[in-house]
Amino acid sequence: MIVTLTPNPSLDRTIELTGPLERGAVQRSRSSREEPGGKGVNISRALGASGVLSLAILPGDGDDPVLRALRAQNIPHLSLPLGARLRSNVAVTEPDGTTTKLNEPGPELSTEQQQNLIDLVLGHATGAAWLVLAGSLPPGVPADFYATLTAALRGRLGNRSPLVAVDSSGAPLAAAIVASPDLIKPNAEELAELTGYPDPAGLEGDPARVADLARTLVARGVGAVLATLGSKGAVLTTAEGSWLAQTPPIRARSTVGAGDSSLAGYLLTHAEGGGPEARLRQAVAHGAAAAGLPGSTVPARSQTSLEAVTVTPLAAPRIHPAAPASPSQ
Ligand SMILES: O=P(O)(O)OC[C@@]1(O)O[C@H](CO)[C@@H](O)[C@@H]1O
Repeated sequence: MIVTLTPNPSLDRTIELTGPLERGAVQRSRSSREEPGGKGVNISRALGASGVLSLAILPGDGDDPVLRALRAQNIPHLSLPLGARLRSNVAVTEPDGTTTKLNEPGPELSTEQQQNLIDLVLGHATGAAWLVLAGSLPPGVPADFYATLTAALRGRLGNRSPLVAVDSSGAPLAAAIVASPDLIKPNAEELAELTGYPDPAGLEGDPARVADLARTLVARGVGAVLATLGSKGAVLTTAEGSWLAQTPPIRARSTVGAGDSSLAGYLLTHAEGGGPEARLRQAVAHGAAAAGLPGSTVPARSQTSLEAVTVTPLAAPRIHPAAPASPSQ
């Protein structure tokens, strides 16, 4: 069983345009769709689509559209009453797959609600293989929420604690590193921000550099780094090595949820005992399949093509021996 926590879920509305997005213009859409979203919710949906048992934990009132949609899709979930409507996030997609996201901040969570959410997670994490802490934190929640929760979980469950994966960005991700999560899933921009690398734009096409940066995080106590690089594939780095996985170019329709689907592919392979290369292969196959689907739609494993993915080990950087001391003059 895999438990996901989404502290800031959303109703994802996707508007598909028939031409390029024009700022300031009135444009007609081809179609639009609404799906329950937020990163952990998407991961649970993707796991469920492949028949993997998962529990999505989130704040939200029973009559909230996000909760209603989760019930309609038969996604096992537990929610904490909030007394406020969850946010709506909008994605605008163009015919070439370019996706523009407009994300609301979400309703504030009081200190009491935060504690109740932590208690809900701690009460349902026993026996889970993974706990996935996913997405941004809503207003009122301190940046170290994921780190606090990880420490509380390990303090309470000791060696019965599930493995912890973090899929977030900015300050919550930076703070989570301190708690040594077992897995993080940054994209190139998030990896650059986390490691202070100055050129995020160039990172997607530079897997060797991605692996170098990821190794610095593994050296700081992170178990594994699954760095997703959009159309350039993904790099997995653990203490044992680094691997790059790539797919042939695909026709992207919407990139919303592609990273979440990648993480779901990784986790389901891990749960089945797959090694690092198999996990990375399924992650990239899942991400590519998700990008080809509209809106926040997530693929089932049967919609992914593992054969199209190539996985190559990346050489570890050569350690240069210290230069011989120059003779004193
Ligand atoms: O604002 P956050 O929490 O960082 O991201 C939220 C979100 O963009 O992430 C998912 C895609 O990964 C969407 O379902 C959702 O709208």
